[in-house]
Amino acid sequence: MADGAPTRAQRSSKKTKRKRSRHGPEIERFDSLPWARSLPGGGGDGDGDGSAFSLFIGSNELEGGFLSLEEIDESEYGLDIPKAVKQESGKAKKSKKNKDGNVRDSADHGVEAEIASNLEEEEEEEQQQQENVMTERKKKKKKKKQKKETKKVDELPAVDDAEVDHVDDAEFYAWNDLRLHPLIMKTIQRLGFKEPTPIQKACVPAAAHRGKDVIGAAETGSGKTLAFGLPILQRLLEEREKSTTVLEEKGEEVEKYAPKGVLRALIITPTRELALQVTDHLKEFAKDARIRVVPIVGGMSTEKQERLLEARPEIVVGTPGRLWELMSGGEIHLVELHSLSFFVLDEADRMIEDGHFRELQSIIDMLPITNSSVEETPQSMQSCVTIANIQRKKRQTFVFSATIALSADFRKKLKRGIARSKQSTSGGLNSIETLSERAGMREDAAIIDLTNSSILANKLEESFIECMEKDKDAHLYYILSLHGLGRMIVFCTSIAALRHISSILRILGIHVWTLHAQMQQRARLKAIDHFRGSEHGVLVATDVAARGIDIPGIRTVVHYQLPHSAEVYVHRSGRTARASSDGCSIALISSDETSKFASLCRSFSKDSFQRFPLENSYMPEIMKRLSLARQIGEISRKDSQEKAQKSWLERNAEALQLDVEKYDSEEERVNAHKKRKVSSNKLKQLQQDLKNLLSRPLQPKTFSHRFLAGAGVSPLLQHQFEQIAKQKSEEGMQSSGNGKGKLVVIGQDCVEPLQALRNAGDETRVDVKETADKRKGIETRKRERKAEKKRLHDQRRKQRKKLRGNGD
Ligand SMILES: Nc1ncnc2c1ncn2[C@@H]1O[C@H](COP(=O)(O)OP(=O)(O)OP(=O)(O)O)[C@@H](O)[C@H]1O
Repeated sequence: MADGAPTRAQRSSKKTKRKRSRHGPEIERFDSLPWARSLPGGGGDGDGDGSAFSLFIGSNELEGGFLSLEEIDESEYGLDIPKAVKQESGKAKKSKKNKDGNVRDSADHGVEAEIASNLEEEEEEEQQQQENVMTERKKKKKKKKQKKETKKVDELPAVDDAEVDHVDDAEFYAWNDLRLHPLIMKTIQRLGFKEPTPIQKACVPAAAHRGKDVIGAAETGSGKTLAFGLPILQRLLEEREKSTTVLEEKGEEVEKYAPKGVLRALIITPTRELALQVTDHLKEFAKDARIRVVPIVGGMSTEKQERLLEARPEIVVGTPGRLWELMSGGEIHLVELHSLSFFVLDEADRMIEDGHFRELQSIIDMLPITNSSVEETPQSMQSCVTIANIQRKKRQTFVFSATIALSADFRKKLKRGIARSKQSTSGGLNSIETLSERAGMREDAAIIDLTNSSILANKLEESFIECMEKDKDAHLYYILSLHGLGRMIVFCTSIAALRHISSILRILGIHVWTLHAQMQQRARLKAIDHFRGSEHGVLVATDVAARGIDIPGIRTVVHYQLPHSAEVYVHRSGRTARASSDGCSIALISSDETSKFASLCRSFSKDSFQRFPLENSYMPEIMKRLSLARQIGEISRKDSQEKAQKSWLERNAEALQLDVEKYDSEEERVNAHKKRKVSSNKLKQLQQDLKNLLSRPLQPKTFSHRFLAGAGVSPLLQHQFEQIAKQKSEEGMQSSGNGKGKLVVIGQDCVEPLQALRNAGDETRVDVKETADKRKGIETRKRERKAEKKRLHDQRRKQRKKLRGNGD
């Protein structure tokens, strides 16, 4: 344990811990540091309410994922939390007291009363004994659980040296140049990562071996998490090895001075889901190395997170809001930053978006201003100065994103180099440059920009469907029913749109999961889990899911509404075509959005996009279904609104102890009843009609019953149809010999959107600029015609008026 760090006993009570640590030399020094002034109340009990972030709670506008703090069950998501040591339970104390009370009472009674009392006492004693047994059992169980948890957090699996030796498999030779620690290589082999991705190849040598700061930009899904994660683990492992050697040489006890218990890496991500994902990803690599990684995000109780930090993990991954809440509350593990060796901003450009950087700025202000030299080593660290020397290499800052280069002319600045940029750092962190500089990024930082001019993932095929706003539902349903293979995310910009389409799709029998910022954290994680577990699942999400989420097998991304910025478009689309797989994105574009789409394309230096191939003969049937679904939705919505209104009235009347007279007259009551009945019958009829339509595959308009159409039919059913058809055709040949009455399966293969796009070929490629210009031309002509019409109309009216005046 590091010098000055509290022992387990010291940490048993939060209050005691705070009190003691406040008087400890570390904190006294901490209080005197200039950056401590950024803490509310002098780094003490600031409320740290995260107001800048809570401003976005419940917004129906663009979402960013800085959310309300709700309760989630950590154990469900693999977050190991050491339990707080509790004092003797109040219940046990109480029963003891009751027993004493009874003994005293019995002395005041007569014989009978005494016998009765004795009997009662015996009964109670028996009960007490039973309770004791139960308590004992519970205690044992609890102890066992605590032991298990402590084991999880403190006693990470022992390193199997024998296994470590067998890592230089020829299959993984591509990793050799990176000279990674055998324990890291062991995990790489276990995960089957044959070679480093380009960003990893570029970052690891610079960051891990040359100790550079890094600004990294590479396409979505290109393995950026490991590009900054591997150098962190590598350096921590190297340091551990070096310190062990030095101590062994000096004949010191390794365990005594082992550099455990201080925060070494702080990784900040913009969303909770991303923080949990990064934690899981790093944990995979860290567990063999016995390095602890802990997520600190909103949605968990603060106390539980403080307990999580009591295990003193080396790496913390968190969102700015919760991190700052704990830091400003003086959470010792998060404010003792003297040994912080890595500060990482993942999805950095998201952090500087308006209003999202207040907490981040406060966190950055907490970082030690300069990376202290050995001479500045505090007195308390001198006892293990050898370790301190090893640890006290300069702090490295990593700033990563897929879209850094998209932010205003940053690409040029990247090329010029940070050093020559003269931007002032006195203002807010409103650019990546100021953010990086303020975080302590050194002038010789390695700038690794692997994004191509289009920024979008290499294997992503993009397409669009141009339609009226009101027809977007129909086109989405078309995609889902004809090409609903593989996982798909449908992105909306507003929660209102998300609710609308998820309800329509559910009525149409398509099960979808939803994800937006107004959902409870538990529900959000469950939605992601279910989606991850379903091979052909559909997730309807807002932009809270746009960044970082890494779920294998997402084949299609649909932009139901266009995002407000090119960056968000890139991140949304980047949920597919990840880690060397391909994928496709489909943007549904209404006529109002064409110019926005054209300007999006310009940001990616794209001239042409492919029009997603549509078979219009399916549209009449789709519209029929959709019309029924909309009517059903409308009636159900009215019904539930009425019910909610009614129960609101009833609740309030009940509170005021009033009888609510629902109707003014008997006639009104009867009419209302009739109306309800009619509406309920209509609803049943509509539901039945829709059920009938849904019970058969989607049919094109030219459908002939002689043919068994397979559109919208699952591959399995398709196969069965083909078998029947084959059988029938053989029978037909045998009986008539002319092949008449043959059953033919014409079914459109249920191909996934990417395949449909490829099958369509290049004819569907459209010059987006040309289309936008054409549309602009049409609209201008329309406006001109309208103006001309109005002019003629006014002219005629004036003439009529004149004539009437002359007549008078
Ligand atoms: N060397 C590798 N070989 C194969 N797969 C890898 C390799 N490195 C990482 N991956 C996998 O690639 C996927 C994407 O990685 P990661 O999430 O780090 O991408 P990213 O660049 O951060 O994406 P985004 O910009 O969307 O956040 C993950 O599933 C990860 O396990």
